[in-house]
Amino acid sequence: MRILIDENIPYAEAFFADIGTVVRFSGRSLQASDLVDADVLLVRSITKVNASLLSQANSLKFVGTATIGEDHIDKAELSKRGIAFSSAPGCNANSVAEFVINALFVLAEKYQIDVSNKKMAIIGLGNIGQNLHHKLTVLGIETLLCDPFKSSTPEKTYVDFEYAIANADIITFHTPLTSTGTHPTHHLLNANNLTLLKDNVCLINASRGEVIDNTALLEHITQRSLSGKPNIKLVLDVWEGEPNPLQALIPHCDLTSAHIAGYSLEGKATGTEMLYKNVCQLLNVAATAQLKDFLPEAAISSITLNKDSNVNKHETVNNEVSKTFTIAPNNPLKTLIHTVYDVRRDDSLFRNLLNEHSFDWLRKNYPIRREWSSISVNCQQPELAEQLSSLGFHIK
Ligand SMILES: NC(=O)C1=CN([C@@H]2O[C@H](COP(=O)(O)OP(=O)(O)OC[C@H]3O[C@@H](n4cnc5c(N)ncnc54)[C@H](O)[C@@H]3O)[C@@H](O)[C@H]2O)C=CC1
Ligand SMILES: O=C(O)C(=O)[C@H](O)COP(=O)(O)O
Repeated sequence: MRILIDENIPYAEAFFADIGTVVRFSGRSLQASDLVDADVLLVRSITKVNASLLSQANSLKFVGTATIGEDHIDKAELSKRGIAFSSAPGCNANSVAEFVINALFVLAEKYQIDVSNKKMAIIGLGNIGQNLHHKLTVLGIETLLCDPFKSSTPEKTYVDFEYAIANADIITFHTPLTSTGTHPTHHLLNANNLTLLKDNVCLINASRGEVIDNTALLEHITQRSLSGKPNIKLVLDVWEGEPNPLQALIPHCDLTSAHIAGYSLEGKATGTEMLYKNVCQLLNVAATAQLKDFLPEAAISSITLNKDSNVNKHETVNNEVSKTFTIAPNNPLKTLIHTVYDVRRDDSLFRNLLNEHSFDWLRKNYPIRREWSSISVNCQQPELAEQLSSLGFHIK
């Protein structure tokens, strides 16, 4: 059994060595001829699996992508050739949701935004959007939910896209990239509707670059600046035309990164495990390997929050009670989250290394990043402990 696996899929040998011979490849240079005699092909988002790539596949039984997005896969072509397919739905949803909260805390601190009285629109309420919605609810942040494929219930109200972007203080995108159907997302945010955004809006894109028309966004930012309006607070993890982002847009961003929102070790490794289980099922072999046996302990695995740390503490400065920010610089939750991982690290790497190296290099050499669940927190305050537990931390 010949198993071709992208070089950036972690733990591939640990999972697949017992099933067959693992052959690694570089995602952008895979050729049709490499697929001769291959039985299984496991890719990431940079490999376009289409008729051309599959043209010499003579024994391929399964194609898997260790990602949530499937826009790089021609599923109709696979089905025509009788090749089974699966993605890894939800594998890195928690990673992306943690990334968004991380970025939000940076913006809140930088601009002293009291997020407790702001509305955050989530565009796309699938695995990521729902996970994020849960975390924001735990944090007490009001949300506007937009997903035309979901219907409102007494507990959950959905709003349309234009309402969401016109009324939200923070907007975050979590849709797939689609260009057909009733609600295509290609250039969902574009020159026609950018004008609806609030003056002080924060915009986050960790879905696909093409969901926002990047040229129109740049033009809009330039126009805003000319008319004396405040800048958009901008977080871009994904870019139109990757791996070649629109360079002129970078200086206008508060936080930049190279499509790594989903790159926690847990997120990537769960993708491998999901594909492993699917391959085992297809081949009718027992799936004996388990991720929990490989995942290392985090570099910092235990932390103590002292008794007097208080999320909503009022500080007295010069006999005046200072303004209370939910995400104040001394907020233990913010400190904790930025101890596990700080999105500003990836912003620095992106700005400093993009020209010297490349977008793909930054992704390939991504430093290990762990999720909140990798840390045990010793917390003496029951209310905060409960909040941390609901966010995914382990409480001692
Ligand atoms: N930056 C990164 O590292 C990562 C990016 N992604 C991207 O995030 C996307 C979302 O991931 P999941 O939540 O797991 O996918 P999902 O398939 O679970 O959810 C997507 C949701 O978007 C909704 N949707 C579709 N068209 C829409 C529209 N026009 N307006 C509003 N909502 C719409 C769908 O109904 C669905 O509920 C992926 O397709 C992928 O492109 C995913 C993982 C990592
Ligand atoms: O899961 C997805 O969808 C993503 O966007 C992945 O996190 C992207 O990772 P790569 O496959 O591009 O390495």
